[in-house]
Amino acid sequence: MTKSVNSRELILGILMDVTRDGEYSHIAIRNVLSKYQYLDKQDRAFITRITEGTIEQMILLDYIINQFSTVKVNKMKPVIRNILRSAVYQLKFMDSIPASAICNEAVKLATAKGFSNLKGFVNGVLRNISRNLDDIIYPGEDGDEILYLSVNYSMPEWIVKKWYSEYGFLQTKAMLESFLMDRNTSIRCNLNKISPEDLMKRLESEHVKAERSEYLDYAIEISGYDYLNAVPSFREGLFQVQDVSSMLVSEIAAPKKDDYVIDVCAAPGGKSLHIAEKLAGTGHVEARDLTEYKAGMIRENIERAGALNIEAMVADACVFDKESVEKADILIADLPCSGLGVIGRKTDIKYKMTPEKQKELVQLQRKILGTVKDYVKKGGTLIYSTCTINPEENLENVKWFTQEYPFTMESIDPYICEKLQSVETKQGYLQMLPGIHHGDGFFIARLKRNE
Ligand SMILES: C[S@@+](CC[C@H](N)C(=O)[O-])C[C@H]1O[C@@H](n2cnc3c(N)ncnc32)[C@H](O)[C@@H]1O
Repeated sequence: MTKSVNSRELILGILMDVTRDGEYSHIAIRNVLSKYQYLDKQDRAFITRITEGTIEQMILLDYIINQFSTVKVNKMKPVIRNILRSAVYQLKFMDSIPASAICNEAVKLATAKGFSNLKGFVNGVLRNISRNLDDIIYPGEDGDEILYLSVNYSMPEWIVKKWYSEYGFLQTKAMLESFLMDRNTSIRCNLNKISPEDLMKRLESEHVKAERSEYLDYAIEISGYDYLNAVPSFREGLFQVQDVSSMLVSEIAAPKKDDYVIDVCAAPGGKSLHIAEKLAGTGHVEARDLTEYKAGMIRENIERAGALNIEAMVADACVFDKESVEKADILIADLPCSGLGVIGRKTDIKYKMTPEKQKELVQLQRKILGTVKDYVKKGGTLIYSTCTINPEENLENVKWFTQEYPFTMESIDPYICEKLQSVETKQGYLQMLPGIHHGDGFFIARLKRNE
């Protein structure tokens, strides 16, 4: 078996794990790469690029295949469907591989997987696509706008429809475009160990490209490195990987010296650790999550950061804890959500989320908020955040919460840069939108418990 056939089999295996078995793509890819550690850097990059790309562009790829196949994609054998998808991805997006090689490898793979009876079919569809790739007519902007956005940006129609009605055509298009763009890694400078200026110099000396964020002076975007673990300043704990939108949560929480903070859904600990850093050794952060496994993740990160004013613990945020009543100066409710703001980094979310799941999440968010609200001291602060751009999970939840309970939204303008300030931030919330703002789609509201 040649090396390339091997890689293509591995790619098919990952696509089957993701599309048939519901595995997350980053986990399926990580499992394969760690199982086959002997693969060289080039093969690893090849496998990652094709699997990630095929999953990201799946709706567009299915549209193309359906133009040329009498059997529609959803009626095909799952193995054949995935062989075709990854081959069409290469034909459309990877000029460096000759079309004939892509077709031949796909036919060989179908045979190796026991479908030699479908060799002719795979070959016929792919050669036809390869010959006519430049003449395919895609849904246009001047026709059905939902179909145009769904196919051209590979986003399920129900999500496009939702955003279209909430944000309009242009903003939806900008968000969809931004999800497909290559993104740099956002990092938070560990201010206890180094200044942002010195970290920039260190990164430069390590040949990592680094750029300061326009929103926060300690947020930096990096690129041009192979593995983070190979970057000495990362190994030394001089920075953490964290999106700038997520950093804004702790910035808006604005902890003061000696504050007691409870983070009810804290794993893996990004925001809790950031707050602990801001407390500069004073106060205390209780970083809670549902399971021992999740608490373990937080503990690992606490150890890496070397923070002392923070502890990880297991607690179900849906179960009332009377010991916590009026204990927190600040309560962080960064709750489980549909995650539609981070599709650019976690592409499978768009296929896994459903309208029904989203409704269930709203109920869970309300249940958690209703349970943990009493942990906030009178006059204390509750920060509600999600990494989604779905109004039901965001502003509508906040409106419901302030109607039900004695909390009031407070302006967040004192805590954010001028660029982010708006009528909404003055009212007490910030909705970060991909393609409009720089960073993940994120929602943050600051609420004060009435005296
Ligand atoms: C959005 S993530 C939190 C991210 C985290 N705040 C950070 O910045 O790293 C939501 C977390 O809520 C946790 N979770 C879900 N249901 C929970 C519950 N009933 N009680 C506590 N934690 C829960 C999940 O395990 C998950 O780690």
